[in-house]
Amino acid sequence: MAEISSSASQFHSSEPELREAQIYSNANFSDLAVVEHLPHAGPYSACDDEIPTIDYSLLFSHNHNQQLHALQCLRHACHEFGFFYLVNHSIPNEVFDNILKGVSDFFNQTTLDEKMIFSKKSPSDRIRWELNSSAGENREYLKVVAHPQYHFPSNPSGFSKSLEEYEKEMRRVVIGLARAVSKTLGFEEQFVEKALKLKSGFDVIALNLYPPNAKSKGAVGLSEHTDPGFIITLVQDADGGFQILSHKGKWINVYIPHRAILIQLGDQLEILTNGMYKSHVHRVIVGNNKVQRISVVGVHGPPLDKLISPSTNFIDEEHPKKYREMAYKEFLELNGDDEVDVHSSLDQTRLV
Ligand SMILES: O=C(O)CCC(=O)C(=O)O
Ligand SMILES: [Fe+2]
Repeated sequence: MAEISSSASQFHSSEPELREAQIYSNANFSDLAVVEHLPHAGPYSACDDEIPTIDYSLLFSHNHNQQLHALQCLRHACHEFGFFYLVNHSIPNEVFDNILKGVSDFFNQTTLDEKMIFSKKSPSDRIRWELNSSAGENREYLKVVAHPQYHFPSNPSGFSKSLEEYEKEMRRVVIGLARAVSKTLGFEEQFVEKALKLKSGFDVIALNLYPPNAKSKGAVGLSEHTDPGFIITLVQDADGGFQILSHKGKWINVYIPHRAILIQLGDQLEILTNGMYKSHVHRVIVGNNKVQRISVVGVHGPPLDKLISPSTNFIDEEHPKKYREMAYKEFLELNGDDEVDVHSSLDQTRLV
C-alpha cells in the first residue's frame, strides 16, 4: 500500500435507589407516549454535522483501486474525525437482533435480586451491574469481560449464547479494522495487532439502558469521557442523545444508520500513534428521549499486562513523545476504578 503512505511521519500534520431499578427497567414505556420533556438545556445542545461512513467490505476488495480508495477514506475518518459509521461489515442481522433482544430481556425481565448478584463485590469482578440515577448519570448497565475469557449471566435463557456470538463476530470485524488501520498508517497489516497484542486482548462489553426523560434525574445519561482500548464499537436500538465532541470542538449528534456500527478510536490507539489518531470525548444526553434506549458497547483493548507507549515511528524532532508508557491494567486502575469499569486515564499519561 505504498500509495497510501510511505511513512507514518508524513501524517503528523496533524447509590442509586434500588427501587428505581424496577421503575427504570420494568415500566411500560408505551404509557409514556405523551410526556412533558425536561427542558433540553443549552449546554447540551449539539449540531448535525456529517459523520463519515466506511464500507468495511471495500477495505478488503480484490479490486486494487477500490481498496485503495476505501483505505484513503478510512485514513481521513481516523485522522480528521476519530469516529465513523461502519457498514457492510457482514455481521448477520440476527446477531444484532438477538443481542438487542437479550439485553432488553435482561434489563426488563430479570428481577432486582437477580441483577444484584452482579453488583460490585470485588475489584476483580468480571461481571458488574449498576444503576445510576442522579444528576450526573442516568443509566443502568451490565458490563461483562468477554475476552480472553468469556463471562456471562445465566439469565435470561439464551442471552449468554447471543452475547458470545456477538463478541465473536465483533472481534472478527475489530481485527479486520486493525489490519486496515495499520495500512492507513503506512505499515504492514499486522502492525496494530502486534503493537497492541490484540489476539490476547482484554475486551469488555457494556450493555447500557437509558431511561426516558420522564424517569431520569436530569438531562445527562452518561457524562463526558473518552474510552480506553484500540477501538470502541457501538450498536443501539434507537437514536437518543449520543453526542461526540469533534476535532473542531463542536458537539455532534450521532444518528447511527440501521445495522451500522459506530466505531470510535480508543485511547491506546491515540497513545500508540503519539496523538495522530485521536480518541474523542463523547456523552449521552437523555433530556429529549421519550422512550428508553439500549446500547451495546464493545471496548476492545490490549492485554492487561501490555505496556503501551507511542511507537518510535511517530516520534521525531517535530513530534516529541506525547504520552508516557503504562500497562493497560495501570491505565484502567489509575483513578481508583476497576478493570471491568474500563475507564480512561488518558490525561494522566500526557507528557505535553
Ligand atoms: O450508550 C452509549 O450510547 C454510549 C456509552 C458509552 O460511551 C460507554 O459505555 O462508554
Ligand atoms: Fe464511551
